[in-house]
Formats: sequence, structure tokens, C-alpha cells
Amino acid sequence: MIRFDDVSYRYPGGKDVLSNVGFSIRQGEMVYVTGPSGAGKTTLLRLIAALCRASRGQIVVMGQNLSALKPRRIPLYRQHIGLVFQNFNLLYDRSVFDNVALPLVVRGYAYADIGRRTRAALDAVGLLGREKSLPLTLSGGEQQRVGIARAIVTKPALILADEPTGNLDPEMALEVMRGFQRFNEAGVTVMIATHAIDLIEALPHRIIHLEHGEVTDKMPVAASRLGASHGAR
Ligand SMILES: Nc1ncnc2c1ncn2[C@@H]1O[C@H](COP(=O)(O)OP(=O)(O)OP(=O)(O)O)[C@@H](O)[C@H]1O
Repeated sequence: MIRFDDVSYRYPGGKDVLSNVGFSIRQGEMVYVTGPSGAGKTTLLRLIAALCRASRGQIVVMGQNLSALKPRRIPLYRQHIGLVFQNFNLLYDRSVFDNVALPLVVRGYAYADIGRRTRAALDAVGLLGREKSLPLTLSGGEQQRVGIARAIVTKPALILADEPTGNLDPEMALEVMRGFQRFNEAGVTVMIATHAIDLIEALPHRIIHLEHGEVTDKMPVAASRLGASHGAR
């Protein structure tokens, strides 16, 4: 589904923020990208979403070599990807329904299809009853679930989520992570950049851990376990 071969990336005028990164992800996998602030997690997801282009190396996603992807083909490529952001990126003067329906409207779906698909996406995140609400009348966890419904409404093969629980309390964060798990169980490949090591320890996971822009075997340790080992001493 995703293959990185010796990929490096530098922002214009800067130094490498990703260096010689290599990994592959099979269709249907659920992968967390971890690492300290500035390690390159967001950059990695941006490369997969074709929001930027590798400076060196090769990235192949869903059979598409991204270095060879023509700019005019990028919107079509992105139709297969659902993007979820930390700050929800909702339109606050539009209803929950309108927010979720937006990708379908942009893509010119028929009116009846828009209603059916939007309600199915809202149902999948447990928000069917809130379609007429404005986002600000929802809790943080519910707003993030609106963002997730919008990301899945086009039935993407791949979901990329950048720190999706960063603005949520632990209970809501777990609920959101479990939602991603359910989509993964339905066959969607999911990749989530997160600091929330404690949270993902409780969930089935594969981790790609970054340090200073490099993939490393050195795994993060949950704060809860650090506490336990201090207690044992
Ligand atoms: N637009 C930009 N121009 C120049 N440098 C950038 C830009 N965006 C990010 N960087 C740098 O690239 C490095 C990796 O940033 P990135 O946002 O990918 O890290 P991250 O692991 O997602 O961090 P965080 O957990 O804080 O979100 C950082 O050193 C950052 O300062």
C-alpha cells in the first residue's frame, strides 16, 4: 500500500528533516507514527498525501510512484486518501451535515447520493442525531468525529491522521482511536501520527518510530510504564 525507499526531505533552504527513511505498509494495516516533537511525523504524512515531494528516494502509494505524479493528477490521487487533522479544520458556520458532505459536493456527487453517504458516515462515527447542529455546539471529541466522518465519506482506501487526539481529553481520545480501529477492521489502511503512547499501548498496534528524521528501532515507552518501573525500584 505504501513503500518508502531511502526517502529524504528538506524544506526549501533548510536541512534534511527526514533522512533515508524506508518502510512498507501492507493494505489493511494500522500503523502509528511516533517520535518527539520535530521528529518529522507530520512531514512523513504530508509526503504520503502528496502535499510535498521527496527531495531524494522513492515513495510508492497504492501503486503510484509519487515522484512521477503530475501536479494535475494530485487531486485525483488524493480522492483515495482521507485526511484528519489535530485542529479538526471544520467550517464553523456550517452544520455538521454540510461539513461532512463537502467532499462529495466538491466532487459533484448527485444530491440523493450526498444525503445517503453523508448520513452513513455520520452513523459510522455515532453522530447521526447531530447532523443539523453547528460544530461549536459539540464537544471536542464530537468535533473530531465530524472531521473523521468528513475524511471517510468518500470511502478512502487510506486514512492519514495527524495527531488526531492532541486536543482531546483521555476519554475522548480513546473513543476517537477506537473509531479509527473500527475503520481499520473494515479494511481501511490507517496511519496515525501521535504523541499519545499511553493511549496506543492499550490498542493493537504497529509503530514506526522517528527520531531526528530517521526511523529507529528505539521504541517509545509509555509514561505509565515509566511510573511502574520507578515504583519497582
Ligand atoms: N514549512 C516548514 N519550513 C521549514 N521547516 C519546517 C517546516 N515545517 C516543519 N519544519 C521543520 O521540520 C522538522 C519536522 O517537522 P514535523 O512537523 O514534521 O515534525 P513532527 O514530528 O510532526 O513534530 P510535532 O510532533 O511537533 O508536530 C522540524 O524541525 C520543523 O521545524
